[in-house]
Amino acid sequence: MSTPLLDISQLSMRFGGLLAVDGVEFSLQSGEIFAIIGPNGAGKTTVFNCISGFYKPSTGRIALEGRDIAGLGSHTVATHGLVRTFQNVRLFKNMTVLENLLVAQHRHVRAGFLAGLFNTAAYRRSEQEAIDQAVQWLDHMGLREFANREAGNLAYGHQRRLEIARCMITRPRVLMLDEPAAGLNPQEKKDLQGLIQQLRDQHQVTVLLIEHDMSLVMGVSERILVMEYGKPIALGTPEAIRNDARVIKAYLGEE
Ligand SMILES: Nc1ncnc2c1ncn2[C@@H]1O[C@H](COP(=O)(O)OP(=O)(O)OP(=O)(O)O)[C@@H](O)[C@H]1O
Repeated sequence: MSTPLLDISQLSMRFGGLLAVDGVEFSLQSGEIFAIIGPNGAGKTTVFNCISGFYKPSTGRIALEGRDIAGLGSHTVATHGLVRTFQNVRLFKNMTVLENLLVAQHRHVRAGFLAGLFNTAAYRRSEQEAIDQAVQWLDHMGLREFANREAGNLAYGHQRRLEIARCMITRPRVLMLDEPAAGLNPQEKKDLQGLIQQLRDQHQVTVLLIEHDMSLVMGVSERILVMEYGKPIALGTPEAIRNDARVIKAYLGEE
């Protein structure tokens, strides 16, 4: 197997007396779709927060293409190509849909502050490129007709798609989705599965997701890590996870 794109080893996170994450290890191959599941409070979101730079782990190594990114902070981690969505959608709700995608690109716009101040040709060109990119992603996500609407006024399912577009427009290596199916109706969940596969196939992004919806998890993931009480208890294909006695007892048995 080739060198993993993302390699997590001996990850632990302590909150006072609580060991919320305890010795989690897994690695992602480039282009893989990988899910983390487990009962409420198992530590999934805490793992996400450590990987995406929101928390500095108590111990452990998080290597992206061999470089340790643990504790670097979310903005720096994003510049290294690892971006995420949130359990509760986070958008600039008072900005339009299009503006949300323009803001997301600011670090990609090549012309600098002075060029902007003097409205140079280079600045106008890079601004136009950013608009073109945004429109392409709106088309891709079926959101073009809402371009000038305030993001906060979109239907929930559309807000979720916009949040994914806002991540994708930065051309990430790793896209982390925190419960992307939460609040979606059955048709939207089905569409989401197709979208995740399409993003991987057409944009070569590696996908790491946390999800409670078993049909989405089993349908889209190539490998699954199961956590319970902060610890990894199983890692394998959907088929292996479905038949793992410990997993059935810890998690699927609850359903
Ligand atoms: N910032 C924090 N400070 C203190 N305790 C925390 C903090 N964040 C999470 N915890 C605790 O760590 C444990 C793991 O929480 P976490 O949110 O990671 O679980 P989860 O698997 O994502 O759960 P869910 O599926 O409900 O989102 C829980 O007991 C939680 O109360």
